[in-house]
Amino acid sequence: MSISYPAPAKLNLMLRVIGQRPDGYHELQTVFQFIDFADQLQFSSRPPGLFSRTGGAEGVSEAEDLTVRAARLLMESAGIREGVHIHMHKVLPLGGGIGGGSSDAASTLIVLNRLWRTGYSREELMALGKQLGADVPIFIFGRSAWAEGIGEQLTALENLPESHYVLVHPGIAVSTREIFTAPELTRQHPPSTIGAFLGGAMNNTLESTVCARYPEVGHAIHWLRSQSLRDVRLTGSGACVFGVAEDAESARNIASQVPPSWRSWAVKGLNQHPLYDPAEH
Ligand SMILES: C[C@@](CO)(OP(=O)(O)O)[C@H](O)COP(=O)(O)OP(=O)(O)OC[C@H]1O[C@@H](n2ccc(N)nc2=O)[C@H](O)[C@@H]1O
Ligand SMILES: Nc1ncnc2c1ncn2[C@@H]1O[C@H](COP(=O)(O)OP(=O)(O)O)[C@@H](O)[C@H]1O
Repeated sequence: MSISYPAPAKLNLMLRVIGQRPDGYHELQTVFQFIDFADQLQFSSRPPGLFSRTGGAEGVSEAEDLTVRAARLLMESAGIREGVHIHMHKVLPLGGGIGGGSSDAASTLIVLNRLWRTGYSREELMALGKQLGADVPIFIFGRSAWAEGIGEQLTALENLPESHYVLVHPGIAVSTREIFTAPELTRQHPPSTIGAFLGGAMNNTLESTVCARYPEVGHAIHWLRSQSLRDVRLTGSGACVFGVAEDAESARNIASQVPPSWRSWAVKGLNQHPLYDPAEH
C-alpha cells in the first residue's frame, strides 16, 4: 500500500482586481487560506519517461492532467531520468474556485521533489509551479498568505482564524478565463492593504460579474446569508461560495440542508498546508 498525500483546496478570503498587465493577466490582491478538504494522491515509480495516471477528474485526460504535467515538468527541468504512476482520489469539484487542479499540481511537485531527490528549494519549486497556473505557487508556499501580482508575490499571514466554513458548490462550473475576459469586469479597484482586510474588508470584486453571468451563484450566496453564517462570499472566480459558521456542529447542520441540486461541505480553515515542512527551504 503506497502512502497517500493530500492536495487540499484553498479559499480566497478576499479578492480584489487592481489592474491588468500588458500580457492580459490581471493584477490581484487576495488572501489565501487552505481548508481540510483535499484530493489524495499516490505515487509509484515507473521506468524513465513513463507517466500515467488513474482515478483523475472526469473529462480531464491523462496527458492534460496537471499532476502528469507537473511530473513531466519537474523531470525535464531537473534533467533527470524518472517515470511515475499517479493514482488520484479526486473529490474537489472542477472549476470551483477552490484550486483543486493547482493543488494537485503543487502536491505532485512537492512530493516528487522529495522522492526523486531533485533538490529544488521551495522558491525554485514555486517558480516551476507558476508555469502550470497562477494558483500553483501558494500551495507550495504552504502558509496562509496575502498575495499580490497575479497571486505569486506572497506574504505569510500567521494568525488568521481557522474558522469553520460552510462551502457550497451550486452545481455549475465557472470558467476563470471567461470572468477575467468579461468586458463589464471592473479592473481598476484602488489597492487595499493587509490592515484593511484584517479590519473586515473581505469582499471579492469578481462576485458581481460571476453572479450576473451565473445566477445560481447569486442564489447560493443569498441562501447562505439566510442561514446564521457570517461573511458570505465567492471564492476565486467561483463557482463555490462560502460563509463562516459559529462552530463545527453549526457548519455541519447548515451544510446538510442545502437545496438538492447543490453540493456542500462543512470544512475548517488551515493556516498551514499539510505537506509544509518548515525544515525545507
Ligand atoms: C482567480 C483565482 C484566484 O485564486 O482562482 P480560481 O478561481 O481559478 O481558483 C486565480 O488567480 C486563478 O488562477 P488559475 O486558475 O491558476 O488561473 P490560470 O490557469 O493561470 O488562468 C486562467 C485564465 O484566467 C485569466 N487570469 C488568471 C489569473 C489572473 N491573475 N489574471 C487572469 O487574467 C487568464 O485569462 C487565464 O488564461
Ligand atoms: N488534476 C486536475 N484536477 C482538476 N482540474 C484539472 C486537473 N488537471 C487539469 N485540470 C483542468 O483545470 C481546470 C481548472 O481546475 P480547478 O483547479 O479545479 O478549478 P479552479 O481553478 O476554478 O479552482 C479544470 O477545469 C480542468 O480542465
